[in-house]
Amino acid sequence: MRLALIAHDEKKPALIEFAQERKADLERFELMATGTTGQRLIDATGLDIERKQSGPLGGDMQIGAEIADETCDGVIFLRDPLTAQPHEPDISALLRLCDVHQTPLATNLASADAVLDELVDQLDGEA
Ligand SMILES: O=C(CO)COP(=O)(O)O
Repeated sequence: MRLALIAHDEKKPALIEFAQERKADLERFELMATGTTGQRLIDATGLDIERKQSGPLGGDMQIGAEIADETCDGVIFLRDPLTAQPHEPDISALLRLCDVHQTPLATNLASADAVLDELVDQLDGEA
């Protein structure tokens, strides 16, 4: 099962803390991330993560393409709701594709735990 992890700059520390706390669960997934998020997570946790381009350079679009291909089973995307992003159209497109393809999506820490719990349950059901 493939899971995407993304965070805007202000939210990267929270995503790193989340990944540290939930490392044992996250290790069970094939992980992908936008470029800077991925590198920060790798440095902080040692998780094996496929890095796409940085978000502003097309990383959201690359993850969106995986969602469209249905090769991405869930997205945890800690967005910064208080800072304008130059690539807002890419972000909207990614979120829209999650809705089109019924891909579980968490955009804050509270729902990140819920989405990860559900995907772990699915993995356990498959095992
Ligand atoms: O901008 C992002 C998502 O929209 C995240 O990109 P980075 O992980 O490269 O910072």
